[in-house]
Amino acid sequence: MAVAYLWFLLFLTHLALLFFLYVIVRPRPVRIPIKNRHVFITGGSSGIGLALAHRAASEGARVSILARSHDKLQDAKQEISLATGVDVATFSADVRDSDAVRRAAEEAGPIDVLIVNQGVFVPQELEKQELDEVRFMVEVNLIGSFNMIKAALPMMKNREGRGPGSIALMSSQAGQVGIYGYTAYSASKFGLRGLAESLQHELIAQDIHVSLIFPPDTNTPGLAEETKIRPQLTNIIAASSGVMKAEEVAKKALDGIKCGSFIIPCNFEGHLLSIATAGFSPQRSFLMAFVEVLTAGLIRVATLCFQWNWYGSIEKYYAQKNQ
Ligand SMILES: NC(=O)C1=CN([C@@H]2O[C@H](COP(=O)(O)OP(=O)(O)OC[C@H]3O[C@@H](n4cnc5c(N)ncnc54)[C@H](OP(=O)(O)O)[C@@H]3O)[C@@H](O)[C@H]2O)C=CC1
Ligand SMILES: CCCCCCCCCCCCCCCC(=O)[C@@H](N)CO
Repeated sequence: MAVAYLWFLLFLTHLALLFFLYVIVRPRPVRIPIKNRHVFITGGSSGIGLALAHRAASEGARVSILARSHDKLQDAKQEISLATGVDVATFSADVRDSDAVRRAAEEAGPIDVLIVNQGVFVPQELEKQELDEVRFMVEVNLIGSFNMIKAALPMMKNREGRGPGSIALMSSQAGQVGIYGYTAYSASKFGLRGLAESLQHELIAQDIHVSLIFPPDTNTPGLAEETKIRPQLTNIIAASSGVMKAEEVAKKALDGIKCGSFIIPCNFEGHLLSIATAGFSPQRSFLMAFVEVLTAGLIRVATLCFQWNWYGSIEKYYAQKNQ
């Protein structure tokens, strides 16, 4: 009898917590439609960006893509047109060139869903990496994202009658946890998180909703290049989260954008990683908030086990190397 009473009390406390979270989670849940809306994707000529452009087009969006290489843009345009019958607008610009990006955004017209996806990655231990390469990653991945958002915002605002808008940033699981060989890359992707958290505060009143996407290794032309030069320890640690197809990541990303999720994980490990690194980020879903609160301690134990395993690999690697 007493045991049954205790269980009931436990159940009630959880119910009360669930209700409390339901009442307080902010920002409020939102739905962001894709059909018949203008989706603008940077880095849309290859890999994850191309898969996103494909998907958005097949869901009935008006799609624009921006990247540097004119030829790759034309190939992407033709590929999407053949597969979906949608005519994608292309813009050739380097995100590091703020004037060029602004001209492209003006020409493209008001954007409903901006997906800032361009990114470069040159893995290397910092000691061996040239500062030029560090700068390259920070400038394309972080400053380039600032340039794109600044260029798109003036025409994204004043949304009356246009429905909610979205700005989604392509981070990486290496933007949630630092990893051997990714000092510069991780720094650029962690930077996006600060940008996104602050930007959501600033834009919520304008009905613009910010998302951060965190894919694991994803099969793309970019990853194929990266694999040629990636340090062995980076390979070992990144393998903790497996490899996804660009189409799978694009589906998760677009589904997350449509329900306005601030954090968008892409695979099972990604869900664990997102709970582990929930920190002070906004959470629109009271159910996810509930999971975060209840599992916080246990998930922390899991992260410490991962670190134990990773430091073990590093120790072993250097012991063998120094033999
Ligand atoms: N593949 C992976 O394993 C993972 C990737 N990511 C992230 O996903 C995003 C896409 O990666 P992925 O699809 O693999 O990359 P790809 O290398 O396959 O494609 C990158 C795209 O970005 C464009 N781009 C690169 N530099 C610039 C620039 N300076 N200005 C404008 N466009 C540029 C490229 O076109 P062009 O070269 O013609 O400019 C291309 O369209 C990146 O942000 C990456 O960090 C995250 C986790 C895992
Ligand atoms: C309880 C917690 C469990 C967590 C599991 C954690 C697994 C972390 C693995 C991180 C992999 C990072 C890959 C980066 C890919 C990338 O961005 C490059 N390919 C460049 O594009």
